Amino acid sequence: MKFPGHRKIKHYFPVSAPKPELPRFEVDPRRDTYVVGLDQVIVDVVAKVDDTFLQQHGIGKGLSNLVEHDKADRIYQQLLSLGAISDHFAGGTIGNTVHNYSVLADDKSVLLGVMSANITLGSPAYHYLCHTSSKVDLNHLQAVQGDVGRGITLITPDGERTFVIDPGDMDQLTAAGIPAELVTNASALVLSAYPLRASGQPIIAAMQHSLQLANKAEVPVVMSLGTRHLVEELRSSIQQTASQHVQILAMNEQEAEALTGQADPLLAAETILEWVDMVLITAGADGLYLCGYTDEALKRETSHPIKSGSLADFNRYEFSRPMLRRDCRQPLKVYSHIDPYLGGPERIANTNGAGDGALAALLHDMAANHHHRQLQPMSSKHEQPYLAYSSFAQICKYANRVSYEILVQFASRLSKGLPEREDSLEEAYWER
Ligand SMILES: Nc1ncnc2c1ncn2[C@@H]1O[C@H](COP(=O)(O)OP(=O)(O)OP(=O)(O)O)[C@@H](O)[C@H]1O
Ligand SMILES: Nc1nc2c(ncn2[C@@H]2O[C@H](CO)[C@@H](O)[C@H]2O)c(=O)[nH]1
Repeated sequence: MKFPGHRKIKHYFPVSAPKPELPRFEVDPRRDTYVVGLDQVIVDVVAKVDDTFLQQHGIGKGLSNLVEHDKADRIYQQLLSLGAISDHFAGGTIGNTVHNYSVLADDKSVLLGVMSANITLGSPAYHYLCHTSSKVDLNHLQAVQGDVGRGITLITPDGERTFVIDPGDMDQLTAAGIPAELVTNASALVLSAYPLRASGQPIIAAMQHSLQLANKAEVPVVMSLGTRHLVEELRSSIQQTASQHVQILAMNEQEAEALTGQADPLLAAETILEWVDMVLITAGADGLYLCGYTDEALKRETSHPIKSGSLADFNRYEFSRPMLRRDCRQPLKVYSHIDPYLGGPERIANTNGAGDGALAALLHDMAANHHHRQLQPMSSKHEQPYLAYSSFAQICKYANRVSYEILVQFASRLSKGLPEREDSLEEAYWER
């Protein structure tokens, strides 16, 4: 487990203790620190098109359009004949997140989903496996006869991305195949709201089952919302799932507005904190917000400039560490915001997956906390049952930094971790 922050100071985080045995790729739930992701396994097929292509096929721009296999195949064949397909990447919003987590933490994660039983060269399943970190344990994927999902990613000249999702067998994940011990010993269970639109498909029950397992074992559940129209479509079901089963929600500002009716991320966060314990809201060129709870007696005042928006002095206690609301004697809502790292890249290669990257950073910090608590239970860091190792403010910095890394590369998944020590002029970024 790599340490998630404070890169320039010596710390007592036991990261370099020699491993007594040969490393194993398969997660051992009694010994390893890992997060579990449950997702629709999807390969992103990237193609450049113009707007008329979208109109011709009746595809909603900027959305994730779930279509019938025959229609998706017609689109795919047309793109092939036009020579418009540039790449195949492993995708799926949670697949991306656990892959990024494993790259950042240099440690294991588990992906629960489906995989084709018979894989041929060049098939969607083949591309998926080629582009997934070897630290993501794929031993618990369930075999299906058909293909994994295909996410045709249509890029229009304005840089906007539109998905055409051919589900294949991606929704055939069954509850019976969910390995209970893996879920109940995880640092976190992470899933998205996307499977909620697969009504009548086995993945809904698989999702419910894993949520119940995690809730019973008090494993933090993290849910990312996917995309705005999904939230508009499934608002009440998402709200209900969140307040019953989820501790941490992640979304962008449009999804936050669709969920709460509040266009202002701070006001949206204030509402969302009535349902869950922590919320990450990414806001594109406006950076990101991390909001949650701490105990009144444990609050820590920021040394950063105080900010006001729709809430006055909202970041005053952003140096506090996040807690579950129920663990606070006197819960205090804490809000933190950060502008994009270095003001954002000079040239953005791709914004797809920037939010998934930010969430991976938050998961890394949470898993590091879990890991440290196992190794140093008497440490003062664990006098209270904190949700994460770092403060709200520090996690914001880390999440923002990771998003930047995605923005400057073409793919939506990280291909390498962050530098151990930042060499840039902004080296001071990591110092307090
Ligand atoms: N135009 C931009 N300029 C500077 N930084 C940006 C820009 N767009 C995104 N970012 C950075 O990336 C982070 C995440 O971006 P965004 O809010 O677009 O995520 P998202 O819509 O959830 O992405 P996805 O769903 O594709 O993963 C932001 O919090 C910010 O740090
Ligand atoms: N799980 C899931 N991921 C999706 C869906 N639509 C788009 N994505 C993924 O979202 C990612 C970008 O955040 C891409 O890599 C897409 O594969 C969907 O319906 N389900």
